[in-house]
Amino acid sequence: MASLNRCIFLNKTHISSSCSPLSLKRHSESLKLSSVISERNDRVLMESSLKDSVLELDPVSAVNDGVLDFYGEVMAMEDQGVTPWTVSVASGYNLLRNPHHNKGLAFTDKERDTHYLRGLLPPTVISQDLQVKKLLYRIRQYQVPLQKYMAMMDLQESNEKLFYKLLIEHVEELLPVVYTPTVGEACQKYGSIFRRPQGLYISLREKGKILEVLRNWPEMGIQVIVVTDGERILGLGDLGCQGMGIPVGKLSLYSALGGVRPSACLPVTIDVGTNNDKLLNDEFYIGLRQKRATGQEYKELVHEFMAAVKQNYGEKILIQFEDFANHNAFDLLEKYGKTHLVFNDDIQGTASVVLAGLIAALKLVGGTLADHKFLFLGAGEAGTGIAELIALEMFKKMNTPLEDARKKIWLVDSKGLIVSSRKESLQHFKKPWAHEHEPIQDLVDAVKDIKPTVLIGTSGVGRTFTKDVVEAMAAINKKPIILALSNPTSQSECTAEEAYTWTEGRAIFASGSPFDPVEYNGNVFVPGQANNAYIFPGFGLGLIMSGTIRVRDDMLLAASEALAAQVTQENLDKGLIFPPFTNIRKISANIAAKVAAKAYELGLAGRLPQPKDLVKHAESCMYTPSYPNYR
Ligand SMILES: NC(=O)C1=CN([C@@H]2O[C@H](COP(=O)(O)OP(=O)(O)OC[C@H]3O[C@@H](n4cnc5c(N)ncnc54)[C@H](OP(=O)(O)O)[C@@H]3O)[C@@H](O)[C@H]2O)C=CC1
Ligand SMILES: CC(=O)C(=O)O
Ligand SMILES: [Mg+2]
Repeated sequence: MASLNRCIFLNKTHISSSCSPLSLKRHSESLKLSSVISERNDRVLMESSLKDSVLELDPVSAVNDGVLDFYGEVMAMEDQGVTPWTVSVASGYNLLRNPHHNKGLAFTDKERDTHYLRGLLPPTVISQDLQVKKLLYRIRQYQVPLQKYMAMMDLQESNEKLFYKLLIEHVEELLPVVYTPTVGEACQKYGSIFRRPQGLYISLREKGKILEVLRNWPEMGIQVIVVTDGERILGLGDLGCQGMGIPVGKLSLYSALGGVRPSACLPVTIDVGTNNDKLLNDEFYIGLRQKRATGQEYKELVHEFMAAVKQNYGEKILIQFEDFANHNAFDLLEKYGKTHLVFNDDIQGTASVVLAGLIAALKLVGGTLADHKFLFLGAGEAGTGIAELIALEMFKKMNTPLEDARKKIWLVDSKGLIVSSRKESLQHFKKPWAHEHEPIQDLVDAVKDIKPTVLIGTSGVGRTFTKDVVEAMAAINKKPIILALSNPTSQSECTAEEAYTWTEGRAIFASGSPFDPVEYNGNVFVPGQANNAYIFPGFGLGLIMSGTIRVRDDMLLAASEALAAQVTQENLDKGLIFPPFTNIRKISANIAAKVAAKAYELGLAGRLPQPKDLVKHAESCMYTPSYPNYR
């Protein structure tokens, strides 16, 4: 009976266990009883439960011809309460199912002996490199992008280190799988492909208890939260609670591209309902079935969340707002920028990446930023965010007065060119761009009239850079810069092929979602990807490693310059204004270093003293997904 005391059991009222000698041996060393499987609670239990852990065992209950109902599988009914007691021991079967520690077939013979894995794995032992090769082979077998996405998510949930090694080593191939465009389709179908929660869901039902909800998350050392309310998911509109795919995807890039530890990342979706009737009528929809809460109700929930985050994780927690609709995004950034370390990826990250591309492009087209004229289709978060940062760069670097700098930038929204006669009715973030001009309805007329050197699509509407528009750009410019930033691919303002063909191969083109190289007139054109994924991982790393408590525009400018500096002559010769993603960890380290340096310069960094070599320091902070050896 003494040894039986160390055996597992589920519910004293109901289930008991018998223990094999093997399980007795295994569990006798480190068994703890726990009501949850989380590591945090493991730690809490380590401290508190030893004294409680030896609970009295019920007599072994034999049901149905002597079959032992160990997990309540036979006897538990829907109307019977069963406490989900579980054992959390990172060995044996549990070790194989723990994504943070699992190594699959890479467990060595010694590890298999020490950690009770004998027989749980087939005899072969393979390297992590071979596992990567095998996984890549398997993923390539899938023809449907969503299947690839699901295979990657399964891997992330079964073997985290292998997931990251695969993603890092094959980033160009797998970024479109875990990120745009496939993540867009995943969000649209999130309800039907949902298997396990990958982040925290904070809905109106959690009002008043958000702090408790945060404490349900198994990790304590959170450093970055990416949060969405699902209202503007890429260019796909309101996907409600199913927007969760976006924070999950963005945070996997934080780890893969920026080296922030996965356990320090927390994806959050705030669910205040959705105005998407298709989802509300979808039986597989996973969110609240109600129209979106707005006004005070919305604000209060978000405010409770922001306060709880700071209370739980402290002043240095980075909160990245992602894919909020613009009627909330600007206000949230303005409000919480004063009290929290917040960053809006769509407004600020996008601005920083596009500015970097433009700085690099100047080497191809000549002149300074102030010598160019910019026209945007789309005057929301991305459009006005980019516009503002371009103007700021002109002001800071060329001493162009901000008002004059803004006059070089024109925006078109769904009602046409933004001009002063519309000023009264414009949303506040559009007002600085309401210049004196006759109203113009169509983009093509705006191109012909304004004569921009740079055309930027941030409308969220696909195929809006028509042949006429692109040809008009080509008629005005020797090398027209055309950036079709809207995601996913279906919403891109034009395709790479269209951009190159309609400009007779003269366009400098980049898009938000990737396009394959294009052959035109015997030449191969490699389109670049203008996506905030170049910026936010390194930007976030820079904030974290310097212990910064507020984001400043100067940090965004520093990130742009760091990214632009990574564009080589070889890249430019191919018409690329962004470096390839293959070097992204090096790029992120450089961005992080420049952002951190700016934070130190501005006196906003909390980690003192400042490291001498910030690039090396950034690299040394970065998560690497190699397997450790288990003693
Ligand atoms: N590549 C990247 O890194 C990023 C890409 N994006 C993409 O940019 C797109 C827009 O995002 P965001 O700025 O946040 O969205 P917003 O909703 O804030 O802005 C969209 C803007 O486009 C305008 N618009 C909509 N339809 C048309 C149309 N038919 N003609 C002209 N203008 C139109 C809207 O006009 P109105 O104001 O009149 O409604 C609005 O000004 C999305 O597809 C998103 O995926 C966003 C962030 C980063
Ligand atoms: C890339 C991104 O953040 C977006 O499309 O919203
Ligand atoms: Mg976004």
